[in-house]
Amino acid sequence: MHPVTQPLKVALLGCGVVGSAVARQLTDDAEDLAARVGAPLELIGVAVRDASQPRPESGVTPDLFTTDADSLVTRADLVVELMGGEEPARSLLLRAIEHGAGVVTANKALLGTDGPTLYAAADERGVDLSFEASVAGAIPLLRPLRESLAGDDVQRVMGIVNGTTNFILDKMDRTGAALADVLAEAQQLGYAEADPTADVEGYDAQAKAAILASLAFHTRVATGDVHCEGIMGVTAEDIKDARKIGMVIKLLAICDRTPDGVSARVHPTLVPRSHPLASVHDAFNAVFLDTALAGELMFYGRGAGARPTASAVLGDLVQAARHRIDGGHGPRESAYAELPILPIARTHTSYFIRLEVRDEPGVLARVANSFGAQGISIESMRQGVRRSADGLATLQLVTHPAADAALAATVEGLREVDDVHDVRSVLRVEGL
Ligand SMILES: NC(=O)c1ccc[n+]([C@@H]2O[C@H](COP(=O)([O-])OP(=O)(O)OC[C@H]3O[C@@H](n4cnc5c(N)ncnc54)[C@H](O)[C@@H]3O)[C@@H](O)[C@H]2O)c1
Ligand SMILES: N[C@@H](CCO)C(=O)O
Ligand code: NA
Repeated sequence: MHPVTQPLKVALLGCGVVGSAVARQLTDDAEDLAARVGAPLELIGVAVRDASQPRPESGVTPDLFTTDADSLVTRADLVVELMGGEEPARSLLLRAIEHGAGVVTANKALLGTDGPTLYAAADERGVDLSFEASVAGAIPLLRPLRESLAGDDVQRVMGIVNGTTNFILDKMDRTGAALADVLAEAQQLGYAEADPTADVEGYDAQAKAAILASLAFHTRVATGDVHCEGIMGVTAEDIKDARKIGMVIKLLAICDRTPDGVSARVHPTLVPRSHPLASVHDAFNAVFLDTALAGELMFYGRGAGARPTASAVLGDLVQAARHRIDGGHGPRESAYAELPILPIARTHTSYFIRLEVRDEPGVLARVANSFGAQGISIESMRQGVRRSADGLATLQLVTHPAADAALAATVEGLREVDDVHDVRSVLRVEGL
């Protein structure tokens, strides 16, 4: 065991869901943490908006709450940022780094937009900047990418990185319910925020995809570089159709290293029920990596929630604390590859398309021609029963992989075909 040295001063910024759980664990597990670090971790202050509000769940004594985050960060050896949002989190982290503190954050929104600024500051001061909790919560994923796999070449990262939307889609799949009803339940259960926009519009997963792609491919990928479609357009009919063809719909973050550069996207995706991602239920997360040497790797666990997220934060904090004692620091930014970011138009995937067509001779051929004209090959086709009321029938097609631009042109073309009454749904398919 380490000889125990002087306490290390820890400042906590924010005492909400995650902050409270981190503070609680720092108190409850103080002896073990001290033994693992080689010095006690002394909480010297918790920055909050209202210092008079009691927060019994955090176990923090009232005298430690402060509204003066600016001065708190200048007194700490280690700063843990759990306020969220871009400002003042960004300024406070930069100020902490400038004063020589190692910093830990769970703030994907900030890292996705301004990671390089934080990296540069941490690099200049030679301190830790770690953010395991920012992607897939408790799951150790960023440290494996930054350290364990630093000698390998990652080719693909694909996974479920938003718990709220997985809960919603999973519930829709199991019960046949409409999205609006399940969203209300997710809010009642505390999975979705009162304003669930960042989850359901895919922005939360978009920022996480940017972080994952940057680390996986050693190149800068910002949130705005990631193509993003949320789940609001997914209907109970889509889920039912997917089920009929042995698939399930998941919101996936998919980052690919191709010979031409890097692509990163977030969108609702059909995956076969036999695919391991299909059996990720409730609010769980799961991420697959495909690498040159290791082959396939899978990471699974809780991507959200107070205690799971605190687990990742504390792991980072212990590591940064060890560096304060033993010297050194965690990995710097690795963005040497400087790869081009490919637009979504150049992505290749399979597609599921649902059309409403006139059920008459020759229609199938004309539909197939629209695909053929763009060089897209059809993998399977399924026709529903003709409705006597309007003489229309539903056609469900799955294509072989095709360029996004070619598919978009095909859909345009289909809308011009007289026999095609409506293009009801276009969804990407992975894992075939
Ligand atoms: N909740 C999760 O499951 C989860 C999982 C992974 C990552 N995260 C990330 O962790 C961070 C914190 O999330 P949370 O769920 O605990 O949020 P939260 O809203 O519960 O807590 C944030 C706290 O910070 C406080 N705060 C905000 N601005 C402040 C300021 N200027 N000064 C002082 N206090 C301020 C808020 O009042 C609030 O109490 C976010 O970056 C979030 O994205 C959360
Ligand atoms: N809102 C996020 C929290 C974890 O980042 C989710 O649902 O996964
Ligand atoms: Na994680």
